[in-house]
Amino acid sequence: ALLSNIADIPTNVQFDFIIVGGGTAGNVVANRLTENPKVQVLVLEAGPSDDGVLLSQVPYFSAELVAPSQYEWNYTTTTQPGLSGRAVPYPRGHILGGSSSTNWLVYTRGSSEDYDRYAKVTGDLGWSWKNLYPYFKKSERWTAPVDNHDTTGQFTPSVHGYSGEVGVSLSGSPSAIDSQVITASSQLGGPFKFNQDMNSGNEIGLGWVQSTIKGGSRSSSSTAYLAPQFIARKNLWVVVNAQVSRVLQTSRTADSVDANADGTADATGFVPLFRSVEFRNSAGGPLKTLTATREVILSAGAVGTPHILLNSGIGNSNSLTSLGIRPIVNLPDVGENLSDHPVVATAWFVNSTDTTDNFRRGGQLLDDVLQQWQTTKTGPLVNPILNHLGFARISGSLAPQPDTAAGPNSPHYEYIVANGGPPGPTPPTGNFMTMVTVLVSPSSRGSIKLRSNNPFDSPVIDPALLKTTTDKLAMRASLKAATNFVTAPVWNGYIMNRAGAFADATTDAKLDSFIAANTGTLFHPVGTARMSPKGASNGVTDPDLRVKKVSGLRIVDLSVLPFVPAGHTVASAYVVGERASDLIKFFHKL
Ligand SMILES: Cc1cc2nc3c(=O)[nH]c(=O)nc-3n(C[C@H](O)[C@H](O)[C@H](O)COP(=O)(O)OP(=O)(O)OC[C@H]3O[C@@H](n4cnc5c(N)ncnc54)[C@H](O)[C@@H]3O)c2cc1C
Repeated sequence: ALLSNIADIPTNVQFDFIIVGGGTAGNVVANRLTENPKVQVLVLEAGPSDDGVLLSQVPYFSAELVAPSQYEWNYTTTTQPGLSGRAVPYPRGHILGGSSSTNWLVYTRGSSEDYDRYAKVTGDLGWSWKNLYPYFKKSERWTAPVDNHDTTGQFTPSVHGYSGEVGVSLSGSPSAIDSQVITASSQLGGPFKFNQDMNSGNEIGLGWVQSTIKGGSRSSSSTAYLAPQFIARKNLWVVVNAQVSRVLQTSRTADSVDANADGTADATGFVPLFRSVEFRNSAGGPLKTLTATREVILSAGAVGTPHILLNSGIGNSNSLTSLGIRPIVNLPDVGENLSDHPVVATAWFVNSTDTTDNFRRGGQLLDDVLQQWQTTKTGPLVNPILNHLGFARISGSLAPQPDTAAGPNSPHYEYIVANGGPPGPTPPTGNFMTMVTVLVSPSSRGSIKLRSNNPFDSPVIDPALLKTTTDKLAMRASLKAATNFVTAPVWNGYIMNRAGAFADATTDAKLDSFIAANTGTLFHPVGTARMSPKGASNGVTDPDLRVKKVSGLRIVDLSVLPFVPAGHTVASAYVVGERASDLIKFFHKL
């Protein structure tokens, strides 16, 4: 059932699992655990339902949801030294489906070496590419694009899953520059050489974007894993508008003793048991407490999960004490090691009127394409905001030393090509081509910290964008290399002058200033509750995602990844959810 009021949570049900956060990974676990009708699951999601939210459904509108609204946590970072002291918006989905309901739809799995590195640093081969590959397929439902165009050569069928939950599709409406982009790729080669399917584990090269789109609409962890046939399950309760403040230590009864706890026992032979959650209606009101009989699963994301842990006294004991919070478990890595992708957009005027800028300016053209989407689910709004992207390595003397990428076949940067101006307000006149550059293997590390001992205060978010000199230099090298794309002969007579502030960025020093003034986040934070080997004193969870030094508490979201994958992160969130579901079923013999 889907409940919109915490007062409606049934009082006569013993929940085996309470999942905190009905986001990308949380809903995967909710779905998989309730496949067994004997298992009772409660999901507590702070945001509202995604039902009927047009900006979430229409693929081309996906970039609009970063604006402050009820569907957003509306966070801002600390002032960023790497961005000339600016504080930048830090979007996170506050809606059922979490960031998979508000994201920009790009589906990339990253490099196989990203996952092999997780296996290496956790000492658990279960996190290797080879062992996760079946889970990528399990979560995916490859779907034909709505225009049913011939997709031969645009993707590799054997790499995909066809009977999973999340719809993944190529774009369903051609973009006017599609053929030039492919020609430019063959004319230039090198970092732009064609890659038929970057989701094979070998992601280097330029290819056609694959997006979490099905039938011309967004496919999210809510529309997929909580689809009507799943939310109808008698053993699944999903509550929206329910904000969790803390997990609480649960008093032990004979049947609650977790004999398999992996932690340090206290004098009584036990580790602290955390199977209770404290929450309230998101708009305010009295606190409620509920206890799970098996586990509490934190799936509140890379910002929300460490925030809840710290509020609960699980974190760096000294810092907690200084804020007036009673420390219960000393895990200094909670909230640390935040790793995210810095992004900068560049644009050129083009000698064309066939770009998305026209309908983006609103008016009749926008009304027309929206009506087309609403009546037939066709037209330009079925597409994400880009049609092509690619990944490449920085070569030669400019390459980061030591290498920040996960391995020799993993990229340092990503470039995105779009037939129109960058996300954000469209200038009143002109037609554009955009290239976005992303540093996908950064060395900078940031943090999530508490602002006060009020659990409903927003956390202090420092993503450390371009903090290190290595990252600043790598971003400059990446931007230069990516924007070489416009030098392909095919663009002669098409691409005109640089647009906006990028027009003045003609020297290295000016490029650096342009980057500092215009870089933001690509919204991919991970690592704030990172996994480490069983028994290791650092890290926050073991490779089975159980929180160290406690029992009853697991983390299933992207905060567990020790490094950010070199790609957009939603596919990784689905795969973490799928693997975690099997780990939990195995642990509890379900
Ligand atoms: C604007 C934006 C654009 C993006 N674009 C892309 C893209 O194009 N492609 C891509 O692959 N990735 C993209 N990402 C990243 C990707 O969507 C995320 O990495 C991924 O969805 C994270 O999954 P998660 O399960 O870790 O967290 P989330 O999906 O964020 O889920 C966390 C959930 O927990 C809830 N929550 C948090 N705190 C509490 C609390 N105290 N109580 C109750 N509930 C709580 C949140 O409301 C949310 O629903 C984007 C992200 C954003 C924000």
